[in-house]
Amino acid sequence: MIRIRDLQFGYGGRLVIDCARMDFEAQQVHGIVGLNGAGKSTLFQLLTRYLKPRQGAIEWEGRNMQRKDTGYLETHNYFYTNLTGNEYLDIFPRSNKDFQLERLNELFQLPLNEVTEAYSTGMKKKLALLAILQQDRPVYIFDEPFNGLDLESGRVVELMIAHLKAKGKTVLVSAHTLGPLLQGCDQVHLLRNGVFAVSYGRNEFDRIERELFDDFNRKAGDLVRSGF
Ligand SMILES: Nc1ncnc2c1ncn2[C@@H]1O[C@H](COP(=O)(O)OP(=O)(O)OP(=O)(O)O)[C@@H](O)[C@H]1O
Repeated sequence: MIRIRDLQFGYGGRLVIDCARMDFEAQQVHGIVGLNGAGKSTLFQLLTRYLKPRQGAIEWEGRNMQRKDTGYLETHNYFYTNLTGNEYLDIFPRSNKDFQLERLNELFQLPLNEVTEAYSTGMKKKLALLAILQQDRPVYIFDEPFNGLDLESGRVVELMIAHLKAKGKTVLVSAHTLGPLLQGCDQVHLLRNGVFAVSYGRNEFDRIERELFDDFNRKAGDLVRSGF
């Protein structure tokens, strides 16, 4: 289990994460949703120890969570533009014994012998994803993995998340559209201004859209009716 207690983080004087208590059950897929700026990426950077909290504890299976516990797909990845895709993958340990690069790349169709400078945004995302998947970690954190991917590749990511769960991994994933999350998650957690507001189990997913968008839909409806 990932256990968060009294976690606070801020930029300057502004508190961005304020999480008194949150548990992410192990071997489950957890979706994190929230508006732009809600704190999803900041939370992930705290979990992966890229950021240091102002206070609080993050534990994995009863001990302090460490960076090596997680495979982390960032929203934006960094590439040395003059490295080929294969050379980029060589930077990372290949500790996942099940990893089958050639078969995965039959689906992703990346030109792995070409320099990454020639890759599109979606191709870079797929390459970064391969680099994460080739590493064996107990926890995988995917920040907006579907952004920039074509429909087929998005489907591959959904399948990979299901496969990681079947292998007993714990997965946290954020997205800007609910579809892929509702498909693959065991629970969806709503982050609002750095605070976990509500968690939904699979049998409550039909409530999410209604509760997330009711107020917004009403305002948007009023606006459309009055013209803009
Ligand atoms: N380096 C930074 N310096 C100052 N403020 C920051 C910095 N990074 C993020 N923030 C602020 O922290 C808050 C949370 O940002 P974060 O990127 O975690 O949100 P998010 O939920 O991932 O948003 P999005 O859905 O747009 O990716 C926002 O108000 C943002 O402006």
